Amino acid sequence: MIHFDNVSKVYANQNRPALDHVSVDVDKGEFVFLVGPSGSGKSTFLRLVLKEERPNSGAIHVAGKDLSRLSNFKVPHLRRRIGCVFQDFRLLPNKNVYENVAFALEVIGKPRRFIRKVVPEVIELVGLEGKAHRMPDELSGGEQQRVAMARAFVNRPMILLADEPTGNIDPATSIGIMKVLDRINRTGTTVLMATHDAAIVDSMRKRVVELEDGKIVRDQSRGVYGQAY
Ligand SMILES: Nc1ncnc2c1ncn2[C@@H]1O[C@H](COP(=O)(O)OP(=O)(O)OP(=O)(O)O)[C@@H](O)[C@H]1O
Repeated sequence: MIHFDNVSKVYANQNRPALDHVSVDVDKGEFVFLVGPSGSGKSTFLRLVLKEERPNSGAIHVAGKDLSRLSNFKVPHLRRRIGCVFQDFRLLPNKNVYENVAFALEVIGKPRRFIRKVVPEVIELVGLEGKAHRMPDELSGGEQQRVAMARAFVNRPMILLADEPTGNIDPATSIGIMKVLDRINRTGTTVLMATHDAAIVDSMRKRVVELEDGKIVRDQSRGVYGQAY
């Protein structure tokens, strides 16, 4: 589903590569934690999957597509098939829960009838039934992240990228967030999560890919977080 072959990325004005000859395969339906110290290249990896950045060398395939051959006008189509969740939720503050989730479908032109059917289903999947009419500022951080996950998942993406999704959430609430990510993963969506959250990684026992200075230094199935960063 995600295939990196000897990928290196050096940002302009940087002499050190953000990713240094990275090769990794993530299969359809896998759940992978991306760990490593700050600046080790985790976000760069996620940005390359979305084609927000281009590698300086190496090849990247996402869902069978060679990203170097994907023309610019096809990039939005790729991104539609990849849901994203971030540390800071990024909800639309003037839209309620329902509208935030529905908006993700409206912008890609889905019919109203379809939207009215699937949005409540996904709101229930993330555990927010009964809160569809709340505004983001009437929700806890954990609830806001559930809305963000519903919005990322409502279009049934092949891949869900999560960049520090529990970074702004207390440990008890984070467990609920991870249950939702696990539920999404069980529908067949490949989940790739960059994190510094050792407790979460240790409790889930999923595959762990560890980066250090842009290099993969560990790739372990049913892994743990490893040393403290
Ligand atoms: N847009 C950019 N321009 C220049 N350098 C960048 C840019 N984005 C990241 N970098 C550099 O690339 C390296 C990897 O950064 P990246 O954000 O991928 O790390 P990270 O592992 O996600 O870190 P964190 O855990 O702090 O989010 C760092 O040295 C960083 O300073």
